[in-house]
Amino acid sequence: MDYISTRGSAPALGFEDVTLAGLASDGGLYVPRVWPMLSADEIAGLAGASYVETAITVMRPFVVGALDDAALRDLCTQAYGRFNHDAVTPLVQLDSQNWLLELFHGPTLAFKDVALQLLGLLFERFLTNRDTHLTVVGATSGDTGSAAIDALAGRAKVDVFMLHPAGRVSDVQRRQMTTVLSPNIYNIAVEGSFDHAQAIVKAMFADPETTSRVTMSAVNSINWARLMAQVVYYFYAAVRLGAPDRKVAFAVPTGNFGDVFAGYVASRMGLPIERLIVATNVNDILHRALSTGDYSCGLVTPTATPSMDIQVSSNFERLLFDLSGRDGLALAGMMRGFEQSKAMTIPENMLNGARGLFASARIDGDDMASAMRWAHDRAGQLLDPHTSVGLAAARKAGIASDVPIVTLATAHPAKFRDAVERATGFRPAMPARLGGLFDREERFDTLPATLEAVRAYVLERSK
Ligand SMILES: Cc1ncc(COP(=O)(O)O)c(C=O)c1O
Ligand SMILES: N[C@@H](CCOP(=O)(O)O)C(=O)O
Repeated sequence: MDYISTRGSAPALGFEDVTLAGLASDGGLYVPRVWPMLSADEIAGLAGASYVETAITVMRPFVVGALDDAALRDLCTQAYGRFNHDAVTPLVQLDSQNWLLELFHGPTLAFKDVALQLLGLLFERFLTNRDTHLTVVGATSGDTGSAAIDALAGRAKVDVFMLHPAGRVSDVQRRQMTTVLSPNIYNIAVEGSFDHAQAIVKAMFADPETTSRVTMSAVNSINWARLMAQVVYYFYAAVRLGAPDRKVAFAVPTGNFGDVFAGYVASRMGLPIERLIVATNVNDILHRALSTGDYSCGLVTPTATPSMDIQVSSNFERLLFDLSGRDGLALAGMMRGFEQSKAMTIPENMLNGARGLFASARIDGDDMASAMRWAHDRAGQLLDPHTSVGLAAARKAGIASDVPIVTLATAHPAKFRDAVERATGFRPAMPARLGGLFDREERFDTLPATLEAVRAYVLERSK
């Protein structure tokens, strides 16, 4: 399998190089040259398979040429052995139609662990025989940061510089990052929003002063390997609910469009999906884009779902690439225009390509809180606010009542205990995994949200 850039001019790479590269050199994102397909029989054959066996079947076509089955099994066994649930990503039923797919049983209690535990091991494996030291620069609205830090702390040949928006992550999220004192981990609070942090990361990939001095890589979902690992749980859940003979809908709380794009990949691979419901908070650029074609940024409004307080969703570019008929050079022109004006109108013919599969909803704070209370009262489940945004969207999507809807439960409620308590009156207990978090020393630096400030900081410290 080789990978091509959404902007059409970076060299095609194999899986190993794509994993280490992160972003393509033309500023685009890597995608497989073709979408591999699983037949209905192969999907049916996943019934009863363990998470690791499912992962091997789903990821095998993407890693051809870089990993054989034995290597993939070894990495997945290690990665998912760190999860606190035998099913890795268990399904929980809420009512006759609604299910939760709990993705938060990993070390940092958010869905990011599913991909980042594997990515940490992939980095280690691919770096073993190379004389390369990676400088990972990442942006987080809270969860990617802690998952990446857990996966990479103490690993040889990698330094991690993680940018989070100062004051805009929950106290638990911040401490999960800043109390890890390994010498290869650097936490930076930038004085701006997540979008500023993400823009700085992308600018560093395009900055010759940086790239001539360090080998950069990415842990954000711009890195293809992140998304690949997330495709697995769509198959795992759908098969348990009757796929391929029965269609399933998924409701996905969305920020950077990574998680829901993984659902799109599952659909391209042959998984029968009724609808992918893109759930946004009031920072609703993706809902506007999918429903009216208006892909224009406003100011970011801080909400009780900080991990979704995003305007510029990196992975939307991957969908636009397919909707454009995979015309990378044309998309490069569109993306350059968007980067300058922060606005784009998606042509109707492109939008039509998305309408059969995607639905979307904008969920405000009241809708989010009432979905959280519904899950608690109806099924005794305490949900985190992001999951509640997904559930609220699931319940208003108008999906036929015989189609199961799986809401992706993207974080443990304890990560957002103030918001959960405000909505339900119940304060989630801190899981043992977070024990002592508030007693540990924190270490981070605060920087202005500029390329110059972050570049100087990174270059001074990277090996
Ligand atoms: C808890 C939680 N839910 C949902 C999202 C949105 O996911 P994505 O950015 O892949 O759309 C994030 C951040 O990525 C998150 O941390
Ligand atoms: N919500 C995310 C934002 C970064 O998303 P990513 O999936 O591209 O890493 C976070 O938790 O940091």
